Amino acid sequence: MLRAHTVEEVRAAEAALMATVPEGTLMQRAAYGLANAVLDLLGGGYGRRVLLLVGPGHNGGDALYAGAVLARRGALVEAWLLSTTVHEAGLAALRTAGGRVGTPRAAVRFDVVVDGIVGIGGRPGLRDGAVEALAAAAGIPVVAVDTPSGVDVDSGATPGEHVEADLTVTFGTHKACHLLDPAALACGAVDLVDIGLDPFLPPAAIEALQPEDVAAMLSLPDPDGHKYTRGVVGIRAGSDAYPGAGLLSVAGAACGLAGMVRYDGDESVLDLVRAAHPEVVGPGRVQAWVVGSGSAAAAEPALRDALADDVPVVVDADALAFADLARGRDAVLTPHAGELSRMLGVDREEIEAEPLAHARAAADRYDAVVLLKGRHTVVARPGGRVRVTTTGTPWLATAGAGDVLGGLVGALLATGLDPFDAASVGSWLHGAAATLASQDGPIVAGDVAAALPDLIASLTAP
Ligand SMILES: NC(=O)C1=CN([C@@H]2O[C@H](COP(=O)(O)OP(=O)(O)OC[C@H]3O[C@@H](n4cnc5c(N)ncnc54)[C@H](OP(=O)(O)O)[C@@H]3O)[C@@H](O)[C@H]2O)[C@@H](O)CC1
Ligand SMILES: [K+]
Repeated sequence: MLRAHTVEEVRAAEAALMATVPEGTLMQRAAYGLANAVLDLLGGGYGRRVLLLVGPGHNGGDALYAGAVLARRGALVEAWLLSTTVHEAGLAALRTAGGRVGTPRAAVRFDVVVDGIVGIGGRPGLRDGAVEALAAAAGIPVVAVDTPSGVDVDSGATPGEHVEADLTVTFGTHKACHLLDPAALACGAVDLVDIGLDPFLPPAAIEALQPEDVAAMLSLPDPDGHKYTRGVVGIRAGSDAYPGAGLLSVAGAACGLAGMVRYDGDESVLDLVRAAHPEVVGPGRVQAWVVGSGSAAAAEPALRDALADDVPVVVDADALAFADLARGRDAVLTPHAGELSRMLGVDREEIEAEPLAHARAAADRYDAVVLLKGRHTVVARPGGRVRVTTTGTPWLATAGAGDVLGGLVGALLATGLDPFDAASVGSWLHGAAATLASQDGPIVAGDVAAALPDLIASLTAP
């Protein structure tokens, strides 16, 4: 499991660890990890030209010590000091190693820029000197130290100017800004350097599932099981006007994880569903319902009926307008930013600017699990625990992909996963299946569903 901690938690853990090691140890560990990442990026040190942007705190200190390591490896290292005070010992180390201090100037030629302006001690936004220095170094690959300077570390928001990194090298644990958009977009690739913080960190409120976590949560068929013990998922989606929504929800549900899929909707849609998925049966008892996509006016009665069965429910698309009915129930609400905007009465732009805060607010408001769709989907449960999905591909922004996701989450609920696990595992699988399906080019939603069995096989292979 990948975990993200708050600045406060990192500081407390750092203090506890520092009490057990000689002074300066952590900064040296961070600096060596950072220098190695830069060497990997540049394919070596000798003759490479490295620019350090150095702010007033320890983040700048990391950059200076890493610059010293790089200078000893033959790199030509220049530091631009963006504050009247900088980490003096780090600066002395850089000078001793042969690095120099320069001044911001246009048309500079460097192979990489190391952003040591601010890290976890920074406030959002950039100050004048930093903006000018970044403009002078525009077009050069950027490695951010710990966090891209200017982002809001704990919320993942980017309310002001900030660095756009190609690689972010962070220390000890991830922070929210590494996982949550829009800040995660500014991180580029993220490398975690182990500095020994783990034993001192508390459980994290924010997680990102990894393949082994997902594999451990998938329930494989018991040798003596039958289709009913494996779970039955029911689909109440699609209509005469929107049959595709029903078909694609069924396609997601029919990934093979549940023992049976039922379709409960318009006869005309059922005929299409049966033609595409002959194994699907009509209405009856289920262990989980998926309600709402393409249902139009039928969404409200469909949701009431589903809730009356007292089984977990995926509340999707048209049914989200009636999400109050699902308050406090075993439910997964699956809005995109536009739908959540209507549910919370908040502008869509505000939701996109802070998906973490709004997914959490919605989970508390509806007392249910909320899956807020996006490039990095956020799954929040009441009380603040969150899982962020980092699988996926831009190709996944395609019509009907949400229907497949709803069906898939329903199937996982039917196998007995709780709503938080079903939503986060479903979202992870959905993104990974899209990546698998898009290896040869563009995809449509049905391709994502079709890739699920191969993906599940690769995850669960002994
Ligand atoms: N924790 C760990 O485990 C380890 C941490 N390590 C490293 O330490 C880093 C944290 O260092 P830190 O605490 O010195 O804070 P840091 O981010 O350098 O900046 C704070 C200073 O910046 C200023 N400032 C604020 N906002 C600003 C802005 N927008 N633009 C410009 N300036 C701004 C503010 O001053 P003021 O606002 O008063 O002017 C303040 O003085 C961490 O990210 C990691 O790299 C590793 O070495 C080892 C393990
Ligand atoms: K930084």
